[in-house]
Amino acid sequence: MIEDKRWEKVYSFEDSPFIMEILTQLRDKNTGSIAFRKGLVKLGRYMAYEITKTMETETVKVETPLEETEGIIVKDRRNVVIVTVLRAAIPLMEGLIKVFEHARVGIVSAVRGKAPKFEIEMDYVKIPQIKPEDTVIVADPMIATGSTLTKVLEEVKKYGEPKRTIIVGVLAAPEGITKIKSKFPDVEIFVAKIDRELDDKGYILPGLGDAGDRAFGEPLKLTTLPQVHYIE
Ligand SMILES: O=P(O)(O)OC[C@H]1O[C@H](OP(=O)(O)OP(=O)(O)O)[C@H](O)[C@@H]1O
Ligand SMILES: O=c1cc[nH]c(=O)[nH]1
Ligand SMILES: [Mg+2]
Repeated sequence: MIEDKRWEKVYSFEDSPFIMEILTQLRDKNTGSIAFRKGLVKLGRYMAYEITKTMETETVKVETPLEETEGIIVKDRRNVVIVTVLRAAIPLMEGLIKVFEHARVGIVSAVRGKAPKFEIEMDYVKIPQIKPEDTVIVADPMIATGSTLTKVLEEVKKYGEPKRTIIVGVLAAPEGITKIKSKFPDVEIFVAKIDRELDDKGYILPGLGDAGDRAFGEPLKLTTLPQVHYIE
């Protein structure tokens, strides 16, 4: 992993060829939703594995069938809260939880409104109590304007003060990272790659498109259908 010198505690995995290959497949417009979801699960798993390298470990004694020796446990792995931001983080969380299998899980919904305000609607929030020994991992594949994660982090703060708060994503735009960092300087950000910029609709360039739609299909907006009248 590489620390990006533009901010503090912001890391990408551009030095990992395998993570970059999975990202390349996610970017490809010809990748369908099955492979897209699988790619997100894989990224969650491999990024989680990389993040364990930054976690506190403890030396333990272990008895092999032949003799006693020393081993380690990754202590912090046992105290993880994963906060999943609907929809697109669902497959990412599935990957993260393969490494952080003890994790307690919070789920929040966040719908981003249109440019230029990008107001966030957050109707559903279920987050467990956060304890001082916890590492909170907020999972959301896309950090675009940063509006969603800023709102999510404001909410998460109400549930307790953890040891560390980490964002795990796939792609980030510099604008989004700067926004989050200006409000939450101590938050650590781990993404596969930091992309160039945002377009005027708030999409990341070159990006991968709409992560939620690519993973799950485009939702139907009922307001665009003709009104149905029921007669009693
Ligand atoms: O940094 P921001 O500008 O706030 O944008 C990022 C958000 O946009 C996407 O969610 P979206 O609102 O499209 O919901 P979805 O996952 O249900 O598609 C993505 O998963 C992030 O949550
Ligand atoms: O590029 C983007 C920006 C926001 N949300 C996405 O899914 N993709
Ligand atoms: Mg979306």
